[in-house]
Amino acid sequence: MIQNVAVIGAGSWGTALASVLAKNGHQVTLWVRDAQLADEVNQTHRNQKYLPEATLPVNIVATSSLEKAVAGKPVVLLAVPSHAMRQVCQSMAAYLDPEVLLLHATKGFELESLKRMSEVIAEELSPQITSRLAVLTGPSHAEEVVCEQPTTVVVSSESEESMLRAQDLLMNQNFRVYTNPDLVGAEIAGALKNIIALGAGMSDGLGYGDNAKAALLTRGLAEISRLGIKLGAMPLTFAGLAGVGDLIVTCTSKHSRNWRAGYMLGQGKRLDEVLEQMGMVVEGVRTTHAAYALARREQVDMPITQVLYGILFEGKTARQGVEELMGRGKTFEMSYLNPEADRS
Ligand SMILES: NC(=O)C1=CN([C@@H]2O[C@H](COP(=O)(O)OP(=O)(O)OC[C@H]3O[C@@H](n4cnc5c(N)ncnc54)[C@H](OP(=O)(O)O)[C@@H]3O)[C@@H](O)[C@H]2O)C=CC1
Ligand SMILES: O=C(CO)COP(=O)(O)O
Repeated sequence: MIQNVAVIGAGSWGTALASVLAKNGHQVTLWVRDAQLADEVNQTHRNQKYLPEATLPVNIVATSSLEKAVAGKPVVLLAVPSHAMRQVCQSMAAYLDPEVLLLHATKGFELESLKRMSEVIAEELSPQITSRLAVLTGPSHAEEVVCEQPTTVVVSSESEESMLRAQDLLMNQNFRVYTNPDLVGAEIAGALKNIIALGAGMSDGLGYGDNAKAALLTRGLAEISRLGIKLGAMPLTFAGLAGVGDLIVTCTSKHSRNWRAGYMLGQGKRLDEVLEQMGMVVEGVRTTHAAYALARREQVDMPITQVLYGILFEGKTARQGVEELMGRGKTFEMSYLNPEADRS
């Protein structure tokens, strides 16, 4: 069924998802924070700032008014950075349709509270929203999605009906949408893989090879699964698109901002310089901070995350980080077979 959909956030991901929805025939209102960029999108059907290569469908109409974007819309898709989620939900709460289907596509935690995005959304809107809330995640760089390259993603929700509605809205010949009822796992896997992508970029920036990258992906997956499971995720979610799928794409793609930021750090640039040069969200930096705090709170061993925290926030060099990881004591690979030996 054709729907009126509001997409909140016109960065690269919101713009690409607006394009998928519009190509599926839906009438899309795109909320663009900057009024000048909203005018530009309406006049040129391009988003020069975030996806300069793409021509956008004409059934995307941009507005800088959050009220105009969401009022009366049966479906709202949030694609803002994690640090903006609470504020954006507060600002749009008064205008939302009481029966709205809410999707979010954000990969991160709220740093201050260490909460997942769906928890932040429910706190700001209403606890009942969880029956009409779904997360979209999986291996999907905006630059490829917007030019209709084959892509697979996953939607998760506590409500089967919401999950199936989200799948119907988004799925097409080039954008294959799976469902997975493990909302907690889908959100956590999507957020935590960005930490490992920073590490993979650093490894490449230091000039290390494929062995090092494979080690980071594999041991990274082990530690992010360990934290996710402790926080209530289903283990198998980490073997799926939200887990290993997204880990592969973010650790290996030239499009990944997390990989690129890591690469520059590996080459010796300072974090503030790197973030300034990126000019786009690098969720892995805040997520490293959040995961470091969560790992301490939950007493989960996350050696790669701990080392990355040291590099990002405590002045450790990337090379010192590698030495630290490689110099750790002897341990057992399959810690789930012997939790007592769990030192990763
Ligand atoms: N890009 C991708 O391929 C994918 C991204 N994601 C996730 O989607 C989320 C959004 O990322 P993405 O679109 O890539 O980010 P971008 O860096 O491309 O764009 C960021 C967007 O967020 C807006 N923004 C920044 N700060 C605020 C704020 N305080 N309040 C409201 N809006 C704000 C920016 O507006 P302005 O220009 O006015 O600053 C801009 O529209 C992230 O969690 C990311 O991990 C998930 C899958 C794929
Ligand atoms: O999540 C993503 C791809 O699935 C986007 O990753 P980056 O934010 O690193 O570009």
